Amino acid sequence: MSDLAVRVALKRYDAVAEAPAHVALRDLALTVRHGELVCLLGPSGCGKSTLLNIVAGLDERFEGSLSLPRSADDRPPAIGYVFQEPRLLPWRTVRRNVELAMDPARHGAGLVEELLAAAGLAGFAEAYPQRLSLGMTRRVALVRAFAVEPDLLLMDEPFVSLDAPTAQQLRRLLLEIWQRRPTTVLFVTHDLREAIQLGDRILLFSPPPGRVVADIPVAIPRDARDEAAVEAFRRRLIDERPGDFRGL
Ligand SMILES: Nc1ncnc2c1ncn2[C@@H]1O[C@H](COP(=O)(O)OP(=O)(O)OP(=O)(O)O)[C@@H](O)[C@H]1O
Repeated sequence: MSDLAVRVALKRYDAVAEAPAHVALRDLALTVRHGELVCLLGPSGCGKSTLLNIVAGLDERFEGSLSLPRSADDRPPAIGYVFQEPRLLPWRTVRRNVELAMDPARHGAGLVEELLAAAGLAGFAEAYPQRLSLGMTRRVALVRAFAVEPDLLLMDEPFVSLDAPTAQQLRRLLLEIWQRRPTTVLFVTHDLREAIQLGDRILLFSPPPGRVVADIPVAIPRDARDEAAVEAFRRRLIDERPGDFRGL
């Protein structure tokens, strides 16, 4: 398996009608090693979603290069993408939402059952999204992303606007599934505590135009990342880099 490597010399949105042209990313470079969970942390508008769209192949209009993680059997890499909104199709059941991007030739029938059970959704496979709570719809979105057995998982603030306990449950669920089914993850957030709790490393974005200005290993063993340890690490980072984490 290979690493993810992205270099964006320039990503510019053209002027449209009254809106002027805008440089979203400039001189950005990052690498994520196979199996790493890396958090992209930065203020609103610094280009994090723009970068994820480039990595996902949804936006090819940039100057630079992109090298995606390759699978062992050299098929095109499978990418999972979890958006801020769960984006479930209301006319499909939970199971059929999860199966949406799966390849029947590659994915065994047991995978959906295994993932739904891990997410505490075993009894809801035949339910429609309108019956689910907001937290449950986010769990389905997480299951759907892992169901494609992604070589790369992109997550764009997937737990934003949830109450704190639900967001915390979802972070634990993400880590549980990721540890069971390891893959390379790029996780966007503007919450420093969340980045410390989840990341192997934190890549700090500059204000716009976005680029990576710091690469911070989270030097706390995963099984020791309780609230106190996360808070102590957060304080240390803020003390060491006053200014860099303002508003995060
Ligand atoms: N399609 C577009 N056309 C023009 N400008 C855009 C487009 N998409 C994003 N932008 C602009 O590019 C900049 C970066 O946007 P982006 O959504 O990537 O930032 P972000 O860091 O993900 O922000 P947030 O945390 O608020 O989601 C913003 O100023 C935004 O207005």
